[in-house]
Amino acid sequence: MAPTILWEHGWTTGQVLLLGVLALITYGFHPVARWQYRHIPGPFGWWYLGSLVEIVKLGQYKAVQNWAQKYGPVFKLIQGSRAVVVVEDPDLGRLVNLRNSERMPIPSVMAGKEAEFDSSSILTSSGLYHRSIRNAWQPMFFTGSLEAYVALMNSATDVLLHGLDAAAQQGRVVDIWRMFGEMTMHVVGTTAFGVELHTQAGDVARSPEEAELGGKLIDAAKLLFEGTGIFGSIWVLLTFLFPFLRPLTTRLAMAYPDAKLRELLAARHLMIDTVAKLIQDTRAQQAADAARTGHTGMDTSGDAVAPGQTSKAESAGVEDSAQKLQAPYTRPSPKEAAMSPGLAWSDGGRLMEKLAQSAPPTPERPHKGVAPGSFLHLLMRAQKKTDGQPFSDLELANQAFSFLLAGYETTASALGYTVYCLSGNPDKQAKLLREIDQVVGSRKPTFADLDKLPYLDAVFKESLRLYPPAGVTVRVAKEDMNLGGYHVAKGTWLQVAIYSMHHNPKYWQGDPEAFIPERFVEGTPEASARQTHAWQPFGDGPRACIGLRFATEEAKIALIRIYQRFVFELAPFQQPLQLLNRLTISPKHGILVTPVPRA
Ligand code: HEM
Repeated sequence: MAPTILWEHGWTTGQVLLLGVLALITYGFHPVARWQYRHIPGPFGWWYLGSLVEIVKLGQYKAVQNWAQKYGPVFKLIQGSRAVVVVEDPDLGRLVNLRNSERMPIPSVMAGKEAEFDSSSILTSSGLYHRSIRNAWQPMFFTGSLEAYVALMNSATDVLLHGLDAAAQQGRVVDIWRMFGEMTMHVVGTTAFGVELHTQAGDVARSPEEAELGGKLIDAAKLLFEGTGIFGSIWVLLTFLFPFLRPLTTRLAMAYPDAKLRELLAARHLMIDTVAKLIQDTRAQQAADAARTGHTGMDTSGDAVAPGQTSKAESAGVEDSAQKLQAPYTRPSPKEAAMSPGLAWSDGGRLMEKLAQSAPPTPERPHKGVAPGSFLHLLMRAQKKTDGQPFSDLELANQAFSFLLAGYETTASALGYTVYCLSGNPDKQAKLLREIDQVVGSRKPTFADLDKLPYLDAVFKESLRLYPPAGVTVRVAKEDMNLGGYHVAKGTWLQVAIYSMHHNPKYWQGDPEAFIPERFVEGTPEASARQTHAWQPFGDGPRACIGLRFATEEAKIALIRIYQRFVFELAPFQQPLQLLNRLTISPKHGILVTPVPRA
């Protein structure tokens, strides 16, 4: 339109083209973002790339720490075409996290069904819809539920110990981070699906089907962590740097996905298909029960049905509904199916089916589908606040997917970092061993034990301080705010610099790089010097980590059990630990240790 007007006013094609090129060059300097936030200091940012160069070179956690040292507790970055205001101050961080309940979006090129799937995630949704999801999740983290997970967490640790035993006997070096990853996947997978998922390599109880599914789920989760956002597909990077091209790049991305995007989609679909299969089995089972008995304990939406009543399932005539309900996600087009040769997207459903066939019924899980008490079972019975309706299958699939993603790598990394810190600090390790020996001895820990180990609590917190798996929390300003004297407009993208705050000598007495669990032991001088709110590994406010207690319980049980039996020698050349900052901060080359049996 605009160029036509120019032509009408006598401009030549050459002049219009020159104007276009000049506009593109100017746009690359982010004039709007710079002008709007000119009062806030921060790195100038490269042409088009903004602050990305430093983030890619150093990792976001380190780049943000460097900038905080240079510009102070409030500064701005240029990310994509937008400015992001970063705070590195405990009180301002709290203000940002408490006041704002919407997260900054993760760069993505997903469209259509894929975008619809993403929009139902607890991690990325907002407003009332997010609150209804969070409410539905909440009972999984009530004290009674947490107490019930102790048995599973102990049995998952049994398998880990088995693997460590074998390595100790052979004097073998193991990547304990990877082993923790398999263990946490075992725990979150089993909790989410209500099907015991034997994802750990050394598990003698696992069948070939479980080995295959477990291995693929872990590979898929790893790919999702490493490939989501700008570090994944080139299409995502292009959309991020040139947001005005978004309608074009998203379409091209879906039509011509590059290898990274294909991997990412395959990983997503593997997980989605696994969940879809479970839901499908559950619905089919419920429909079969309904046909046999005249009524069920639950209708197809998962609602309880009183004896003698007709369930919604029956009245809707949904006996054959399972196939139809799942069709959008279990039937890839031939093109889609061909996109992912490594991780075929129907593998999840296929492997789940094989698993169901190979596993005999048990009292806890008398037939195929979602087991009572599992996360999926809970959600199938929940209603959304937005419309009072049950969650759709797509929404349910996303919840299980998000549960796996949020709960798998974070906890594995936290555990790995704790072993790393203790191995490098034998005096602190000795103190922990004494506490474990005195309070728990050689038996399996109970839920009640977990509150009686203050030094273990401190060790875990201090490891999370030095190595927080999430380097920043992100928000969108709900209204105009004053941050440390700087005016920030509604809609501004905000970040709280957790890693940097955790390492700032202003907030931590003595050397902030030193591992000193006493900072978290009440009554010690180190603890009294601690700045409240400077420790934020689980975020804060309405979007704080919902799995905090679950993760802490799981980690403490695993730590008690492994330190009852072993100490660990760090393989050489790992200090300082190299980190990789993608979606989370993880150890770049794993954590390599030799387990040494305790005397
Ligand atoms: C040590 C392990 C973990 C760490 C360090 C961690 C850290 C975090 C952080 C920093 C956030 C963002 C908070 C914010 O924006 O204020 C978060 C959100 C979340 N975490 Fe965790 N997490 C861990 C384990 C878990 C586990 C085990 C689960 C589930 C089983 C889980 C589920 C979630 C969910 C669902 C959210 C999004 C909450 C929302 O947006 O309402 N996390 N986590």
